[in-house]
Amino acid sequence: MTQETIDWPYYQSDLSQTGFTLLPSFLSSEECRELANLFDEPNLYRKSIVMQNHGYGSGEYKYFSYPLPSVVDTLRHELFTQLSPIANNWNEKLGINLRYPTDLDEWLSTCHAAGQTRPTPLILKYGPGDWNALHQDMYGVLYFPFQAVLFLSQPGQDYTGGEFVMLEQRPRMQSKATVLLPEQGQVLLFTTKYRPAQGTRGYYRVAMRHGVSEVRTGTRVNAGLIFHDAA
Ligand SMILES: O=C(O)CCC(=O)C(=O)O
Ligand SMILES: [Fe+2]
Repeated sequence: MTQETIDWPYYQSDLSQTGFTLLPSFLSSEECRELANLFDEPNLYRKSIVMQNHGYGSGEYKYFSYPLPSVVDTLRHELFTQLSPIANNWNEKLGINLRYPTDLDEWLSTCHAAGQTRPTPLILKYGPGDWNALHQDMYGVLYFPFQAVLFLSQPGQDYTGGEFVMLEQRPRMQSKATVLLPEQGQVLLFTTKYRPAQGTRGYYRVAMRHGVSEVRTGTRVNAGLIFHDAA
C-alpha cells in the first residue's frame, strides 16, 4: 500500500468542493483479495447483518471487532489525518462548533467517553440480486463528516451492476444522483451526512445519502471505513 504518491492537496480540494473524491488505485489486487477473503473468517467480527432482514436492501455485512485487521486500522488512521482539516473547515462553514483533532485515537477517545465505543469499520458482500438502500451511516450523536469505501472487486470481471450511488438532497429542489463504478483497489472518500454548498447568503446544508445498485452477476465485496464509533 503506497499512499505517498497521492496528491493530497488535489483530492482534499476536490472532496471539499463536491462532497466526494475517488483516490487512484493504491491497494494492490493481492491486498484487495486478502481483505475480501477476511469476509469468511469467523472470529474477526462483532456483528453480522443480513440486510433483507432489516429492510436495508439485500446482501450481508459484518462489523469488525477491535483490534481491527492492521490494513484497515492503518488506513483508518492515515485517512483521518488527511480528512480532519476539511472536516473542521466544513464545520466552520456550517456554524458547527465541534473541531476534530488530527489524530484518530484522540477523536475515538471522545467517542468512547460519550458511550460510542463499538467499532464501525465493516465488510460487505453482494451476490446477484443484492443491493444496498440509500442511507447515512450515523451511530450516535457524535459523527465525522467523511467516510471511505475500499473497492475490493473488479467491475466487469468479478461482477456486473453494483454501481455505487450517491444522492444529494438539495433543500427545496430535486435531488442529484452520482453513479460510480470504481476499479478494484480504488478508495472513495465521501460525505457521511451533509456538505456545505455556497448560497447567495452564506453556506447551506446539502444532505447526502449513499447506496449500491443491484448486482446483476458475480460477487462484489467492499470494505467501509467509518471514523466515528457506535453507541
Ligand atoms: O458496498 C458499498 O460500496 C457501500 C458500502 C457502504 O455503504 C459503507 O461502507 O458505508
Ligand atoms: Fe454505508
